[in-house]
Amino acid sequence: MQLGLVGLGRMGGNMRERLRAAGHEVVGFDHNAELSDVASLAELAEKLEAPRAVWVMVPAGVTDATIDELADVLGAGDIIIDGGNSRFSDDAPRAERLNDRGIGYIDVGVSGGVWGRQNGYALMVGGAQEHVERLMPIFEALKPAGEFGFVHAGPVGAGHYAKMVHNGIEYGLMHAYAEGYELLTASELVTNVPGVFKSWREGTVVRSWLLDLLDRALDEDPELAELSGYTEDTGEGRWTVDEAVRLAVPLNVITASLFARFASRQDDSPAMKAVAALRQQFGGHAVRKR
Ligand SMILES: O=C(CO)[C@H](O)[C@H](O)COP(=O)(O)O
Repeated sequence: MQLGLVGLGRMGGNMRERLRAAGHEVVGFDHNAELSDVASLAELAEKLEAPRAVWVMVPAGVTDATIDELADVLGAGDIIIDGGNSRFSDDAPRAERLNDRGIGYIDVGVSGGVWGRQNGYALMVGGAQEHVERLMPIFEALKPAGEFGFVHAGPVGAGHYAKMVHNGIEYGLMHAYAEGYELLTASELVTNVPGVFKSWREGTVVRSWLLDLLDRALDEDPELAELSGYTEDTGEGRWTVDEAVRLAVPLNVITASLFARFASRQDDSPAMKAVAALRQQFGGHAVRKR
């Protein structure tokens, strides 16, 4: 099957390779001319036979602009697929805008990171059944080889919603391993912390791919000495917590792991300074001066 692919960075570039290896014809566009197969979106559209399918894999901030630009060179009967980490609430308005021009829209949450080319990408899909069916050969090629790793989660928006919750869970899981790491490191008894994590990779209740990756990181740098704890986020955790507030769902772990990232960016905590100041005020307790 033919597919247009817009955005050939870490994710899109590897997806192009996986699709080509499965026999699909991929025409890729990227603003970086060294990565791109064509010079423009117009040329990409020309190279594809109608009805076309074009997968957009760009950073969340530029998705709407990219889709609008793309819609100008596509036509009725074509389908646009957004596989980036878009906020689910952007999907319905996007689908409506495209629907006015007869263009279909599918949202796909994609998980697999830089390992997806080799292991496959788990796909969480939102959209109309007829659109999803048309893209099935592409989904089959991208998904992992086994029984799982693909879901048509519901109508437009459901794919990104499922990916948002996946990422919220990811925040919580990572933070639980991280807290275990810190406690083991603080302990007077355990002398081989990387060894403990490695041993957990088989047979334990807590084995997982994230654990495997932590073991890999500890192989490279056993005390994580090369790293600062400063941790960014790109929105998925915040959207998950926003949804939890809207629906009054108690997301204790995920919310705490999001807030831990915010705390990681502070040199000192204004809140804890206030706590120290108050203890000094009411109890005359000692404080540390800067
Ligand atoms: O979707 C992903 C993994 O599943 C991306 O790596 C995403 O960037 C992770 O979210 P954050 O940057 O907020 O940690």
